[in-house]
Amino acid sequence: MADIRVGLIMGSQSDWPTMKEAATILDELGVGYEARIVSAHRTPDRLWDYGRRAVERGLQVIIAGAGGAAHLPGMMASKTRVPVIGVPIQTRALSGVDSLYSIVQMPRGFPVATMAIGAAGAANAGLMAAQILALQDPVLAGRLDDWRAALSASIPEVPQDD
Ligand SMILES: Nc1c(C(=O)O)ncn1[C@@H]1O[C@H](COP(=O)(O)O)[C@@H](O)[C@H]1O
Repeated sequence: MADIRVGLIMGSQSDWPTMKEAATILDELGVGYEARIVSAHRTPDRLWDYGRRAVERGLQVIIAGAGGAAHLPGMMASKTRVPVIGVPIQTRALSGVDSLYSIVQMPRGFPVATMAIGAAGAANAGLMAAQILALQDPVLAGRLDDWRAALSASIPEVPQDD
C-alpha cells in the first residue's frame, strides 16, 4: 500500500459523500491518504492533536472539508504548516456560500487554498493535492499528465444530441 501522504479530513460523517470525490481521485492516481472525521467544534482535542502531529507523521497535504460555520480548514491551517486545501461543503440553508465564506477569508499569515463549493471542489482538491506531490514525484507526475490528457480527449469538439 502507498505511504499516507494526504490527510483527508471532514467535519462530519455527512460530508463523506462529497469528500469521497477527493478520495476517488487519490485512489485513481495511487496517492496514499487517510480519511478522518475531525471537527473544530465537536472534537477540538482531536483537531489539535491531528494538527500537532501532521508534520511528524509525514503528511504533506491536508484536504479539509466542512459545511456551514466551516472553521475546520482554517483552524487546521493555524495548527500546522502542512498546506491545507479547503473544500466548502454544499449546505441546504445557504447553498454552501456560508461554507465558502467561512473558509476563504483567512487572515494574512495562515492561508487555506480554497476550492469551489461541493463535489467538483472536492475532486479538484484531490487533483490539487496530487499536483503538489507531483512536484517531487516523477511517477505521480506521469500519472497526472495521463489523467489530464484522457480528460481532454473525452471532451467532444462538436455538441452532441442526447
Ligand atoms: N463546519 C463543521 C465543523 C468545523 O468546522 O469544525 N465541524 C462540523 N461541521 C459541519 O457541520 C455540518 C453538519 O454536520 P452534521 O450533518 O453532523 O450535523 C457538516 O457539513 C460539518 O462539516
